[in-house]
Amino acid sequence: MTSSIVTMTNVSKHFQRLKALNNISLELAEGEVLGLFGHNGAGKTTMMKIILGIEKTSSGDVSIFGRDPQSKQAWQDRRHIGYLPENVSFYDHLTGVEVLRYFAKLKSVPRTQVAELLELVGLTHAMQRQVKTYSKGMRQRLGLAQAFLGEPKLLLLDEPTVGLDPTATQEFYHSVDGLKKRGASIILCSHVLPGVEQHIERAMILSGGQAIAIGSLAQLREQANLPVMIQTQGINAQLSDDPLLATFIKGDGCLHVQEHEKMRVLKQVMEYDGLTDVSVESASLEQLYQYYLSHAAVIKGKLSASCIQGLSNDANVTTAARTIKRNEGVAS
Ligand SMILES: Nc1ncnc2c1ncn2[C@@H]1O[C@H](COP(=O)(O)OP(=O)(O)OP(=O)(O)O)[C@@H](O)[C@H]1O
Repeated sequence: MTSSIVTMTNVSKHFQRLKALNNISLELAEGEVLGLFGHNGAGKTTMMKIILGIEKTSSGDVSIFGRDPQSKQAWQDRRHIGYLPENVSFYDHLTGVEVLRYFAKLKSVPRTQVAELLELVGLTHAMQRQVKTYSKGMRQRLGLAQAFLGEPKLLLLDEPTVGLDPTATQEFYHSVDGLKKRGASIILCSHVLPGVEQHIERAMILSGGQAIAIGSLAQLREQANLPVMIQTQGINAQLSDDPLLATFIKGDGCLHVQEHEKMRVLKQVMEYDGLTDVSVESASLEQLYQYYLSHAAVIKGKLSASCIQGLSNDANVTTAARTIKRNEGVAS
């Protein structure tokens, strides 16, 4: 059985009258990567700070490695935690290698790791240069090296790919996969959704401090009931004459099919000799994110009734509405 590295139970955080987090519950298992998504001000950084013990909860319980992160004993656990803050800043007059040595000392990590990590993030060539001469991407890479120090068991990464070029982004995810394989638990918070989904086990979507969705992408897809898109090549002219397939054609020329009808439709498509290619695409993380956010807004009455009528599938709206209402019921 996998043990929980992070446990949050009905956690709320208020800043005066502002509810930054409202009844958040989470169990993060060993070796699990959670994607934490949400609009600006949704509460993502606050949640990370609570896990780190930087912020106190207003109510609810938090336990990291089985301990309250605010407790005196929690300092011992901090060397097992890596944190990349959203806005990474360093002592600018120090060189890259000096910065990492400094953090290595703070974390009681052997100095030998410093060179390895600088190599990993592609900064070996610039390690003797003062950080004030670094580009934004180089600072971000140094921030990642700092977060990876000491082979952390828990990594909290706030917007880790901001400022990274495509190659560095790919290398970053490669490192994340490597740490995960070695058992690290990771919370990865990002506004850049494309490319994230194959690296996370579960996603939590925050809106206005509430968790409006949590689950694996398969679970979120099932719950949202968004259509699968089937695109065919070579038989497009025949699709509209087919009594079954014609009912699924939408304006983009693709077949929009609910998951449970996918196989029936695919079998029918395969009957055509002229078929030269077929692609099947499930809802992306970005589409799921948009779906849950817009439905949360519907429930909160931020969208007009006419907007609700304009949504393609009333059954979906109802399902999501029930789900979100249920979540809010737990939260209230
Ligand atoms: N120390 C603080 N004092 C007062 N309000 C705060 C404080 N920290 C955060 N907040 C408020 O709490 C809410 C959540 O902020 P948080 O930084 O957690 O959002 P976020 O999801 O990380 O946003 P972003 O994507 O913009 O970084 C915001 O309304 C923010 O203004």
